[in-house]
Amino acid sequence: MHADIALGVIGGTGVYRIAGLEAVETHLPETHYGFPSGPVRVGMIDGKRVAFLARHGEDHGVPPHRINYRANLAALHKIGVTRVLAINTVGGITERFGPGVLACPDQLIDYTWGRVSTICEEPGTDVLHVDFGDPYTNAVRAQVLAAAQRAGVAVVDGGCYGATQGPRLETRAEIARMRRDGCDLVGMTGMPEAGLAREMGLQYACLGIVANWAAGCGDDAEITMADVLSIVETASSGIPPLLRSLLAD
Ligand SMILES: CSC[C@H]1O[C@H](OP(=O)(O)O)[C@H](O)[C@@H]1O
Ligand code: HPA
Repeated sequence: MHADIALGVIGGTGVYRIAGLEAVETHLPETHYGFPSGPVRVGMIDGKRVAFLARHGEDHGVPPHRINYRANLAALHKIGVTRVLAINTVGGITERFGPGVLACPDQLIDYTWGRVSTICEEPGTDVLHVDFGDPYTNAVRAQVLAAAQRAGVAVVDGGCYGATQGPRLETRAEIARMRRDGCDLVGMTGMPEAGLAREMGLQYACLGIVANWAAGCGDDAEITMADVLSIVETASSGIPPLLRSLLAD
């Protein structure tokens, strides 16, 4: 009989493993929605079981609009995960969210289209109207922020994540509109992931890694994947101590 899984981590762009998490089990569960993007690696961090799944696959083969978000979350759920920390690489729109910042947003706006965004698709399934006023689980946000503080890792509390369709980056006009709408961060995977997590009853919070200024914000530099990955590599050094602190709680 296994101990419970204390945390499920979904890694985004540039985060394909967690330093210090030595995987001892690998699961590739078939779910009601099909297979996840790749294997779920389960290992120990300071005596606690942690599951890790690379959202785009470990070789980053799945673009944001083609991710089977339902299968990813259902796979975590199936192996016993109840609390999820989603790591999302994002662009920064407003001043507090420059490259290198870690952030734990508290709101989001969904600009995606054409994605399967609910588990009540098939005839015969219950129609769900989940409360989504606070799209992230407040208790998990509080745990993440407290853990970061204890670990001495700077994490900005709050902010609004705007989820775009991608895979292309946004135009300056699109980002200007998102700023007017109240978005602080932009990424391509925050939805439907957060909404599905709520429908599945998973506790869920986002840790955003700001990799670049969004189009027309900050400097006017071209956004390149090489720069994004380099910033993510540096900024994600705060993640292992944050996780150890979160799991020690
Ligand atoms: C310029 S990188 C864009 C890519 O990175 C983000 O992925 P994730 O949210 O999984 O970390 C963004 O959503 C895009 O998929
Ligand atoms: O500027 C961006 N836009 C959308 N998604 C992103 N993920 C990292 N940076 C960005």
